Amino acid sequence: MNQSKEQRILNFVLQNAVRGDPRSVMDTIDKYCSQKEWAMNVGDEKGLILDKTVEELQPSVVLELGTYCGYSAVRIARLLKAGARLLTVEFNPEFAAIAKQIIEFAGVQDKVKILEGPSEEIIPQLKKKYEVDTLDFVFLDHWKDRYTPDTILIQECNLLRKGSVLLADNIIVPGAPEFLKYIRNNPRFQCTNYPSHLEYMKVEDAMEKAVFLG
Ligand SMILES: O=C(NCCc1nnc(-c2ccc3[nH]cnc3c2)[nH]1)c1cc(-c2ccc(F)cc2)cc(O)c1O
Ligand SMILES: [Mg+2]
Repeated sequence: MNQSKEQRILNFVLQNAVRGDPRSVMDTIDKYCSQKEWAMNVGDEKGLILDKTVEELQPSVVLELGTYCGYSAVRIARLLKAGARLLTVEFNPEFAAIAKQIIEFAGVQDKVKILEGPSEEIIPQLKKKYEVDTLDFVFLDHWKDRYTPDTILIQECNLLRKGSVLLADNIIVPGAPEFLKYIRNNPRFQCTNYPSHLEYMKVEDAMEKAVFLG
């Protein structure tokens, strides 16, 4: 059975990155995806915006929606302080299996928990099953038509507190126009747009940051 692209990315990491070194894992994935096969990792340019948001916030509890191969999970986890944790939601079991191996190879597995399943099922379980009180930071990078319903669901489940930050990828490509309308017209959020480029391409993209005002 021929390999998936995600399997080829994993193999390239296992053969070329340095075990226990998150930076080398990120650089190796970026090298493969810019030179060999494009893949939907947040990448290094938008990754820098993600880094700055995490460093500024110093979050204790992070939710990521859309693990994919685990590139952004490694990116986020490497910056988390001792005791802080990242819960990342992945719908596709093949992606989750690849991400688990990449997260472990990078050595950040103690900070990361992969939750397999649809976000609409997992978000309502965060308080009771995953012992979350409130989320300090949410990175939205899953199906773009899920950004709005899941942001509403997160609020309904009382998972945000004053100052919680949402950061959404792919505001331009593939685009999340409904989310943009929702979040920018919602008085409970203070929004900032970060123009950038689609990972590994000269195509314009952007990220949107939204601070919950309580
Ligand atoms: O679809 C994307 N990302 C989503 C993956 C995912 N990984 N996991 C999920 C999940 C996880 C829990 C869920 N619960 C319910 N749906 C769920 C979906 N979704 C995506 C696509 C592109 C892209 C750009 C230009 C193109 F020409 C083609 C593609 C770029 C990006 O940066 C992306 O992030
Ligand atoms: Mg993305």
